[in-house]
Amino acid sequence: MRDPKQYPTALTIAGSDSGGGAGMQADTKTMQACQTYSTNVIVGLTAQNTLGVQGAHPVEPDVIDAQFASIMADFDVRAAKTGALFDAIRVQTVARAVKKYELSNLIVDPVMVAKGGASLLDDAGVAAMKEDLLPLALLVTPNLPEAELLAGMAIKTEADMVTAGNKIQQLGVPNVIVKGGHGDGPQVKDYVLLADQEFWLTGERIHTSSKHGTGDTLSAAITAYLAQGETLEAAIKEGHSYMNTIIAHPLNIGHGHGPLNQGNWEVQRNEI
Ligand SMILES: Nc1ncnc2c1ncn2[C@@H]1O[C@H](COP(=O)(O)OP(=O)(O)O)[C@@H](O)[C@H]1O
Ligand SMILES: Cc1ncc(COP(=O)(O)OP(=O)(O)O)c(N)n1
Repeated sequence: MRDPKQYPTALTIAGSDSGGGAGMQADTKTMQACQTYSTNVIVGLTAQNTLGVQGAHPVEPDVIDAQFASIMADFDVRAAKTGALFDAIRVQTVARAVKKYELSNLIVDPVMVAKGGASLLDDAGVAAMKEDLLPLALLVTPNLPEAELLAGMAIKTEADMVTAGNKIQQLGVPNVIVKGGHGDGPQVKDYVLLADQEFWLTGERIHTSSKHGTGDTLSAAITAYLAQGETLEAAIKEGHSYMNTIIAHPLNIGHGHGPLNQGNWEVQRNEI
């Protein structure tokens, strides 16, 4: 157990989910559970619950700038992650801030579509992400549909995941995880392509309707461990282990895609 006085600070740059399951709420809960303090730049508000996204309201770029300025004036941000960025203007606003504040430990979770099907990044936003944000990132963590869009190819097999990971790396981001949650079969396999090695992370596929926010949660956990000074490889493996644990202990909340239980995970782990 880390002494809370020793918690490092991380930053999440994301949308708010009023239902509390994904977005900055998932990030903040995850970072706290992984013993890292979370600051937040809110890029947009969603009216959202477990049934879907009822409204999306991006925040003005000057308000995004102001949040960065407040955070960077006070906190020693060791690692950061992005989530829903909505459109090209917000992607570029975030990219400018990443450069200005020299945020080198940056994880991009290229959130495009919520589980219920609502778009959280428009087409121009995808182009801006490829052009302006990915070359600034240390790691990008697409799910299968996001990897298909970023790589410009269909993904049907594990070999396709490898090819897509390599194509995404060529966009200028040195490390890539192609997440396999949207596949099928008894195991979930995530393909990890690092600058100097590649490997697969495998977990039992849990059959549950409580999977809202899984991508946010994985990337936030990796960010938290990076902020603590772990190597990228160790942070990814610890983040994956955290994810495997909490997805096996679902909550029973809402009437649709239910949230994960990011908290109390040491207790959950000991129950496995
Ligand atoms: N049913 C599942 N059982 C176990 N792990 C899962 C399951 N679904 C997703 N995961 C894990 O959760 C993480 C997020 O994966 P994924 O669902 O593909 O991303 P996203 O939420 O961005 O769509 C990955 O590490 C993946 O292996
Ligand atoms: C505000 C907001 N941000 C991100 C998401 C999508 O999060 P993700 O972790 O990809 O989870 P799913 O929605 O796919 O379960 C969101 N819905 N809202």
